[in-house]
Amino acid sequence: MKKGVLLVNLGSPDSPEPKDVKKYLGEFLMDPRVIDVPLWARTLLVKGIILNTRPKQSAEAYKKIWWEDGSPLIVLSEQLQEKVQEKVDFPVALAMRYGSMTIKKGLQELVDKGVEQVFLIPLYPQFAMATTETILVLAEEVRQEHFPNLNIESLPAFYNNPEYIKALSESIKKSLAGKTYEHLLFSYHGVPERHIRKSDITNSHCKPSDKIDCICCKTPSPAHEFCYKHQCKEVTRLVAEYLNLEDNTYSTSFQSRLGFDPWLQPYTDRTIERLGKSGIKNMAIVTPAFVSDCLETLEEIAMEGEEIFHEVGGKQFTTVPCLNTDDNWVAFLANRINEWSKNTVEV
Ligand SMILES: C=CC1=C(C)c2cc3[nH]c(cc4nc(cc5[nH]c(cc1n2)c(C)c5CCC(=O)O)C(CCC(=O)O)=C4C)c(C)c3C=C
Ligand SMILES: [Fe+2]
Ligand SMILES: [Fe+2]
Repeated sequence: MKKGVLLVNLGSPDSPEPKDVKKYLGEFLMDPRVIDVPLWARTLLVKGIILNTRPKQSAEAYKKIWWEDGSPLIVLSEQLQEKVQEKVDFPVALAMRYGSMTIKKGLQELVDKGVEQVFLIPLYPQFAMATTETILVLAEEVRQEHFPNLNIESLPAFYNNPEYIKALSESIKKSLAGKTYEHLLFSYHGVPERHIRKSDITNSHCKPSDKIDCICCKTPSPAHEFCYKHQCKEVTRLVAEYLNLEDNTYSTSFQSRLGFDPWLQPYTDRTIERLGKSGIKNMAIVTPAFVSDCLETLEEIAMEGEEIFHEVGGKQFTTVPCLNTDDNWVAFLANRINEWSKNTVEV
């Protein structure tokens, strides 16, 4: 049976114009795994409130980071696809969860090449309901409706895979070589705390009181397979171990919160402010929830984050690029694909 690979990332608007940003945000935020409230409440919130103001504001932000070839997230994902394709013998397609490069088009491209067995790779190191889960659910719906004979398997979250940790750590080491920094902040995309509880397969894992130094995330539990918070903290711990970082010279925070519900804490913007106010003059920041640079890293961190740091007296603010098309990262993906191919039983 012919095999193929589908890489799936989040997606971006078609252009940084408010009408395209509105269309994209409408699809994204109406996903019940992103804004997980009943349909009537989501419709009221998204269509009645958020889409009336946010698209204009987000379009301004997108304009600051947009490249000649398009959205950085899309351009970098396409470059990644090309590099992975050079390393494996099967067709590699690329799709996005939201926007024009749909999962249906990605699967169709593979089917048109005769593919019958697909290895789907959500481009997220950590599992979250709003990322990995929504991709897998939609891919299965599309399969059932349009490609019932297709067999799809997927790569689980790879946050603690030693090869991934090595790729991430080496990329941090390379980009910070020769730079002075007193603190390295690991900033992950946030999610509402409620999402963590919903993904808890044991129903008793995350304690709401464990806001910052989370004991539950350090205690072995089957819940960790789906605990975004645990998986983020593990990435920080494993990278710190690999790079031999001294205690108190690094920490974890969560960015990009939206709305008024409590999200994972501590928040990145407040952490940057606190670090600057505490006398740290040089800091570096890495964003391991994103494998491709995007709005959230290029604008929210590299521009807004730096501004906050300077406002409170900070001097040097160094942003570590995402893995993007890093050779070790490409090799990691190619190795997972070849491993899958070797272990896949022909159906
Ligand atoms: C309730 C809202 C959101 C949740 C939950 C959420 C989770 C989540 N998102 C990413 C990765 C990305 N998000 C990006 C942009 C973005 N995210 C939200 C909202 C939620 N994300 C919004 C409204 C936006 C759009 C921009 C804005 O208006 O601020 C992006 C960048 C996309 C790009 O085009 O560059 C990424 C990537 C993760 C990993 C995650 C949960 C773990
Ligand atoms: Fe997001
Ligand atoms: Fe936890």
